[in-house]
Amino acid sequence: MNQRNLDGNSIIIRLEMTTKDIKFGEVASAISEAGGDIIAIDVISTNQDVSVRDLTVAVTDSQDNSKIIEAVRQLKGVSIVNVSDRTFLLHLGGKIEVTPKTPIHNREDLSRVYTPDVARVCSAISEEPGKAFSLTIKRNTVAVVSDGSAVLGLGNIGPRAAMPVMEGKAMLFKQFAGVDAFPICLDTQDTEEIIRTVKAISPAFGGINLEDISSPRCFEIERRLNEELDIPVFHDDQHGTAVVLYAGLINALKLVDKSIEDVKIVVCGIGAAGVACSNILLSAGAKRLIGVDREGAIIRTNTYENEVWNEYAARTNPDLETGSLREVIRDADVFIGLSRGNLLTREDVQTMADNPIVFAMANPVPEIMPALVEDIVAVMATGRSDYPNQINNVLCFPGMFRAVLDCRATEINEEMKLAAAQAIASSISDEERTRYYIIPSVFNDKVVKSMRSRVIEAAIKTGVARRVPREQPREGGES
Ligand SMILES: NC(=O)C1=CN([C@@H]2O[C@H](COP(=O)(O)OP(=O)(O)OC[C@H]3O[C@@H](n4cnc5c(N)ncnc54)[C@H](O)[C@@H]3O)[C@@H](O)[C@H]2O)C=CC1
Ligand SMILES: CC(=O)C(=O)O
Ligand SMILES: [Mg+2]
Repeated sequence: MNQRNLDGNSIIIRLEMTTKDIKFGEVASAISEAGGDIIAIDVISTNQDVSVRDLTVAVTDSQDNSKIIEAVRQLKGVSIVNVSDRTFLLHLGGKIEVTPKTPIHNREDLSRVYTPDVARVCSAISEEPGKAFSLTIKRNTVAVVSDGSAVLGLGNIGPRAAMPVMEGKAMLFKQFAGVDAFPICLDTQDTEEIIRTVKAISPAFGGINLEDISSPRCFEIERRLNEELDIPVFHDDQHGTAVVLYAGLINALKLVDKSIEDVKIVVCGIGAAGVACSNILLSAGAKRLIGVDREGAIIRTNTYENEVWNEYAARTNPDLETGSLREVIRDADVFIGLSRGNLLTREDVQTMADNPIVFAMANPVPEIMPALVEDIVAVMATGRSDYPNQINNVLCFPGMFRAVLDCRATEINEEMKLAAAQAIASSISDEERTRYYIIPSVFNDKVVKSMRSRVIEAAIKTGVARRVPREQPREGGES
């Protein structure tokens, strides 16, 4: 793996060189010695005396940016005009926008889309509220709601800082499944206030994707909203992650020829994602599953303040193992990390059973970097886009919401999640499956299609679909 891509970070330095004082080779060496790697050079202008160039420089981590800039600044005959970070440039002004579906050219158009004619449409919905699905954006629109309390693995960074992630999710919804999604970051972390607010905004939406809300509040928020709303409410960090994890594990276990009933599974980080991933594995037949959090293994002989952990303990850790991650990982066949970066060591992995499977899914930094253990594990997966086997909920939420919007499901139940996992897993054939290919790429457009039809089938079978849609999705949702 190319080290310079670990943080996926690159900067563009615009510099002005006085040709009599410095040669470009000297600039290149200074950048390289400071840890940078020049990946593109654009000459902006040049004359006998001065040359202005844009250098795109890949850096190992963001701390190297200042080292590189300082090294260039020290050179005689060079002045830095500007430094821009390509990721920040991409975020200028946000990543999404609202675009009208029909142009407004004249007064007639105006009176149709707005007053007075719009009033007839409003009255029709008032008489029959179900018409909101066919006459408004509701049929194809999802709210991506966060309170910024557990953003990726960055922790409680608040609603403003959470926006770039939620905007990113909205882009993915549209790109992969044609779903219009809107980011809504709430300036409250109070459970009741979040529930009240989401209920109050729900008329505009056909589904609610809760995102990056910390545990245990996320469980109560999701449960109550599901009870009190007639559209699906899906906490993606729980169920989206669980669906994709189970899909990946189905294929990884086939590779090592082990069965879910027999393997010892250690789940590290019993928060939103950890609880849901454990639940889906238990429903799929896992018997020897142990959860570990900061205090060590979760065990039913202890009583926890977190009521979710008491219930969790009752269903897991049958052999009552105690101790830290380092102790319980011994002899485990599968490690699933949903906690934070860099807490697993090569030595820990060496104590696992033969052919260990390591899914280090914390973002943005996994529990262990693949390069540290690739030679001693049978299968390695992370949540990141820059390594093989990306186990990330992005493989689930677009297809899942495409399905539930199209069949107007009232909820997303266990059968629908298992159907989604099977759709993802089976998109890789026996011939295609390798240790580097247990999960399809998010760019594999067969995944959303197959998930849509399997999830709709499960929704109809379990009686939560309000309509039977056509085979192929219509652009802009079903009317
Ligand atoms: N790959 C993927 O698709 C997804 C990855 N994640 C990642 O999983 C992690 C957890 O996310 P959430 O469950 O939403 O957060 P959360 O805040 O609900 O749960 C995190 C849990 O990890 C525990 N933890 C923290 N440090 C620990 C340590 N040193 N040892 C053991 N446990 C520790 C916390 O006590 C907490 O219970 C994050 O890094 C997130 O980015 C989450 C959802 C999807
Ligand atoms: C992928 C995701 O949802 C997370 O890391 O929180
Ligand atoms: Mg998340």
